[in-house]
Amino acid sequence: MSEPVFEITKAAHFDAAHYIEQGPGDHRYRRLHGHSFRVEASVKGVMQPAGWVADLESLDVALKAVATELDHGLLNDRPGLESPTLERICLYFAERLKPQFPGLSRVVLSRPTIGESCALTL
Ligand SMILES: Nc1nc2c(c(=O)[nH]1)N=C([C@H](O)[C@H](O)COP(=O)(O)OP(=O)(O)OP(=O)(O)O)CN2
Ligand SMILES: [Zn+2]
Repeated sequence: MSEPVFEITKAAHFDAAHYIEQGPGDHRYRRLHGHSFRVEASVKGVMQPAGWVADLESLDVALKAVATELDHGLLNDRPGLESPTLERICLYFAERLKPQFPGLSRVVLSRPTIGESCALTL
């Protein structure tokens, strides 16, 4: 039997404002507005000698550090988020987590209050 592969996941939350320059000039997307976001990051790998894929606390610290960068801010001001869709926010987190977690396998951005979600598979 090949070595079992696990996938661990940690979630964090943040609130932020944004606008998206899509649709007709008076479209509501273009108006400054805010959302509550939930972000999940998953790391896939085999069990290390410690008995885990990676320490979930280290994933928690790294994930919260990125979420805190965005919390209570204007997403459009962040590099790479000039058009801050869920898809682009997934890429934003993945770019910042991948160096520390080469086994990063999935990032999910959701807006729970309005039932929206986007998953990036790596
Ligand atoms: N594929 C995507 N489509 C849209 C995104 C996105 O990130 N990816 N984002 C938006 C806007 O952010 C929009 O504000 C999302 O909210 P919306 O669907 O408009 O829902 P409301 O906040 O208006 O709440 P309602 O329940 O619809 O009133 C749009 N599309
Ligand atoms: Zn929006």
